[in-house]
Amino acid sequence: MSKQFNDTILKAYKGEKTDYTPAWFMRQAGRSQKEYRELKEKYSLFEITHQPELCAYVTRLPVEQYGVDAAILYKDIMSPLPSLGVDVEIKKGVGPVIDNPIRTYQDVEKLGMINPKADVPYVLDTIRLLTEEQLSVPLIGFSGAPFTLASYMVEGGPSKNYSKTKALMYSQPDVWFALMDKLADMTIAYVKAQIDAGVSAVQVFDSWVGALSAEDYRYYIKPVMERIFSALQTKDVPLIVFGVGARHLLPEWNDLPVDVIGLDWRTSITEAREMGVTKVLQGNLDPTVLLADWETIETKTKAILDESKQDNKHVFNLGHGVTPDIKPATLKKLTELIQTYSKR
Ligand SMILES: Cc1c2[nH]c(c1CCC(=O)O)Cc1[nH]c(c(CCC(=O)O)c1C)Cc1[nH]c(c(CCC(=O)O)c1C)Cc1[nH]c(c(C)c1CCC(=O)O)C2
Repeated sequence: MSKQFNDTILKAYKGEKTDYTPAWFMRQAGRSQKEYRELKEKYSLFEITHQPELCAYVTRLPVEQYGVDAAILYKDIMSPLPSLGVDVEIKKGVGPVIDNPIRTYQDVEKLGMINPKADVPYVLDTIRLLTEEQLSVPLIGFSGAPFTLASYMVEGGPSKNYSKTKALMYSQPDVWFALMDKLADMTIAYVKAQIDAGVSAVQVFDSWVGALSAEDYRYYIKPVMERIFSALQTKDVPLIVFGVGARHLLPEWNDLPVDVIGLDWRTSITEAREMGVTKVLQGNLDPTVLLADWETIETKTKAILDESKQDNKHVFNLGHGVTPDIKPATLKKLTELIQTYSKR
C-alpha cells in the first residue's frame, strides 16, 4: 500500500470520535466517469466484474479521483443471482431484467444456493487485490436485501409500485417466506465470504422496501432482516442498512442489530434523531442538488454537517446514488468541502 491506511470511516461507523466527517457516495463508480464510460463501450457490467484487475481499477477510480474515505466494490446487487439459477441481464437504459420470474412455490424450490468460493471467485479475488495491495481506505462490501432482490425477481425487471411482488406477498405468504429465506441464506453466505476476503464494512441495500407499510414490514420483512444481521455480527465489521423513502421504517431499522442507518434526502438527521433513531447515520444530500450551482451545493452540504454536529455520529453520503449527469469535478469539490468544513 502506497499511502498510509486511512481508517477514519470505520471509526465513525463504530461511533468513535474522528478528526472530520468521512464521506463516500453510493454509485460513486459509474457513468459519471469518462474512464468508466469508455470501458463500458467494450465490456458489460458482468464482464468487468469477472476480471479482478479491471474490476479493482473501476472500484479504485472514484477513490483516486474524488479522495473519498471508502471504496465500494464495483458489482451490482443482481450479481449473485445467476449462482441461484436466475438469468439476469442489465439492459442499458432499463436496469436489471429477469426472463424467468418467480411466481410459484416450485419456482422458489428450484432456486439454487450460492457457494461463493466456487460461484463468484472473481469477487473474492477482486476484494483481496484491493485490500491487500491497492487501497489505502476501507473497502465496503454489499448485498441486496431480500425484499429489494425479490422485487426484481418477481416483477421480471424494474417496477414503479411493486404490485406483482406485493400481490405474491399478500396472497401466497408461504411462497413469500420461502423466497425470503432463500435470499437471506444467500445474503449471509455471500456477505460472509466478502468479509473473509477482506471487506471492512457491509451495506445491505433494501432500496425499495419503503413501498411497504411499517406494519407489513414488521410481519413480512423484519424477522428475515434480524436473521441476516444477527448472522453477520463480527467484532469489527460495521453493518449498514439503507433504503429509499423509508422514513416510516426508521424505528424498525433502529431495532435491527446494525451499526449504521442510511438516510435518503427526505428525512433530515435532526428529524431522524427526533424520531428516536440512535444509530450512526449515513447520508443524506439529495443527489439532484449536485446539478445546481456551487453556492447551493455548499449551503446544503454545510447544513447537513451542521446538523450532524449535535452528536458527530455521521458519515456523509448522498441520499441515493450518483446519477450519470453529475460531474466528477463536483464530486471532488464536494469531498474536499466535507472533509475541511467538518474538521474538528
Ligand atoms: C437497486 C440497485 C441496483 N443496483 C444497486 C442497487 C441498490 C442501490 C440503489 O438503490 O441504487 C447497487 C449497485 N449497483 C452498482 C453498484 C456499484 C458500486 C457503487 O456504488 O459505485 C452498486 C452498489 C453498479 C451499477 N449497476 C448498474 C449500473 C449502471 C449501468 C451500467 O453501467 O451498466 C452501475 C454502475 C445497473 C443497475 N442496477 C440496478 C439498477 C436499478 C440499475 C439501472 C439503473 C442505472 O442504470 O443506474 C439495481
